[in-house]
Amino acid sequence: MEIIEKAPAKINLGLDVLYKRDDGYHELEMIMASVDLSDRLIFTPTNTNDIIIKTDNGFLPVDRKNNIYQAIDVMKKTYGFTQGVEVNLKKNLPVAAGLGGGSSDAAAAFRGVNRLFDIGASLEEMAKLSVPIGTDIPYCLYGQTALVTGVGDCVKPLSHPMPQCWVVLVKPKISVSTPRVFSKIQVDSLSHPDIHAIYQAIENQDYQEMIQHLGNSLESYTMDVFPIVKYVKEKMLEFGADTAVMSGSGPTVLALCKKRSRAIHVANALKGFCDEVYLVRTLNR
Ligand SMILES: C[C@](O)(CO)[C@H](O)COP(=O)(O)OP(=O)(O)OC[C@H]1O[C@@H](n2ccc(N)nc2=O)[C@H](O)[C@@H]1O
Ligand SMILES: Nc1ncnc2c1ncn2[C@@H]1O[C@H](COP(=O)(O)OP(=O)(O)OP(=O)(O)O)[C@@H](O)[C@H]1O
Repeated sequence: MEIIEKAPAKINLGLDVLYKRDDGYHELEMIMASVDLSDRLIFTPTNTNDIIIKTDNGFLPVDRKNNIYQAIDVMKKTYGFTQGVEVNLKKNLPVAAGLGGGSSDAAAAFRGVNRLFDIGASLEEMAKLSVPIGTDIPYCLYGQTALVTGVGDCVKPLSHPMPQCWVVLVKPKISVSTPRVFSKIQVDSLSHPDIHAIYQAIENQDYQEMIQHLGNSLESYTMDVFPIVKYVKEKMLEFGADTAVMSGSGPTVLALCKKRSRAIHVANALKGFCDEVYLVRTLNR
């Protein structure tokens, strides 16, 4: 028996950093959605009690450093199953990109072993277990357009998906360390996108209103350190994107386009500047 789970990329339509907490983490307010670009995970039970990870991406760790390993390990310890599992990961998402690839893989691993061994854990239970592994995992478990608060642990799905559109993802050839970004930002000097306005626009299914308000508090820091990120955003707007914003801590920049022809134009134009360009759809959820 084998089980397949998709692990889609997440995008931050809005990311506001409110303040630094006493535990060193940052209190956030975000609007998150998912797009149709996914890793694929295949889960097979084994006769040993080991967690074995195989992947076509030679740069990823396959030991307990991998988020998939940590997710299965905590499920084993919490729900007391001993059977081993082999996971085959087909990696399609860029790594350390701001698209939550490792988090989405971990969420798929929680869902995968929950189904494979018929554990019956709820999304809420798995979300709680997931936070120490990665703060994007609770959102990825729900996988629906959501208002996400706290450190990423409070997920409130919206009653509507983000309005359907085309999304161009462009990842410059640099890796951005999320811990480093959070340790370097000066919270007092950050910009604050209007998260409530994005929320309302989505609930009203008002695309034009939504695109006025996209924003990311972390964008200015990453752009200062890596000017290519700013350049990519400027080029997207110059080639006709309806709007563009950095995702997560970067470096991927996403452009939204209502018209398919416009999105194709933006994607093709950006291929002249970056190798990693993806033209995808929003997921209707
Ligand atoms: C920037 C986002 O991608 C937005 O969606 C996420 O908040 C980051 O999620 P992630 O990559 O899963 O990051 P994690 O592994 O949870 O956190 C990495 C590091 O970022 C910092 N961090 C993370 C989340 C948060 N709310 N405040 C923080 O200060 C912490 O130093 C943490 O050790
Ligand atoms: N399954 C996995 N897929 C990708 N990276 C993983 C995985 N497990 C562990 N990692 C490690 O996590 C680090 C961050 O990778 P990831 O792709 O999750 O970052 P990201 O897209 O920036 O996430 P975020 O948007 O949450 O900041 C990498 O350095 C990688 O070695």
